[in-house]
Amino acid sequence: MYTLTGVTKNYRKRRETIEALRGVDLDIADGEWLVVQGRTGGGKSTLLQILGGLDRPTRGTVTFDGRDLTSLPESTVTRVRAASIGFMFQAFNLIPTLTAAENVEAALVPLGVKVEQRRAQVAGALDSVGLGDRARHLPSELSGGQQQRVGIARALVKQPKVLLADEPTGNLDEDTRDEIISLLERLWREQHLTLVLVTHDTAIVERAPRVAEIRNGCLSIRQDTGTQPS
Ligand SMILES: Nc1ncnc2c1ncn2[C@@H]1O[C@H](COP(=O)(O)OP(=O)(O)OP(=O)(O)O)[C@@H](O)[C@H]1O
Repeated sequence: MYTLTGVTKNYRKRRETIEALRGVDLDIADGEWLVVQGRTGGGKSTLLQILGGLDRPTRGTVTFDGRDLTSLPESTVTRVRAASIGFMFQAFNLIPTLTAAENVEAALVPLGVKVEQRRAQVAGALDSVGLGDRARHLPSELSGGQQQRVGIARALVKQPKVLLADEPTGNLDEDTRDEIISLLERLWREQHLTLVLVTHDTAIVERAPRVAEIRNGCLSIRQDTGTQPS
């Protein structure tokens, strides 16, 4: 799925250069569940942005499904991202004026999916996260856990190959957090997703088959049980 070779990312801030990633080498297999952890400022979000094609490394290559994202034109990367990569965020990032169904549907619009098929896919995605009866609710009419379920449905409605999640349980209480992790684990198995999850949450780290740690921009694998979805 992914091969990262010598990925370095520098940010310029006035005269200073911040080395957010320093020569990261990493393979992520199809259907793998990888957790990335590490102290604040270590480079986790930068890595996720590069995996998602939202940013480009200063040096190094990022191969996704055999294509080098670092050398493709921006318009092609945008197409790859829209079709194959789903994102989840700590703050849910739902559009407050749209209903749950409309928020999920928004992920299909750039793909040119016809209205009727869109509606059917949205209904299926909301059902799969247990929110079939909340389709017409606005985000403000949903609990935090329900909003994150909408976030999952929005990320997965287009049936992406990979789901990239940045602290997806960071805004949730303990019980809700466990529900969301179990839901993600079920969808990962059922949909043969590749899941890359940035988190400080020890409950997620304990359940993940493979755990990487980033310190000062350097990545190392801390745990690898070799478990794949059954
Ligand atoms: N756009 C930017 N411009 C300048 N520096 C940046 C930018 N984005 C990130 N950085 C710096 O790069 C380093 C890595 O940041 P990153 O957000 O990847 O860390 P993180 O591990 O995700 O941190 P956190 O756990 O706090 O979210 C930090 O030192 C940060 O200040």
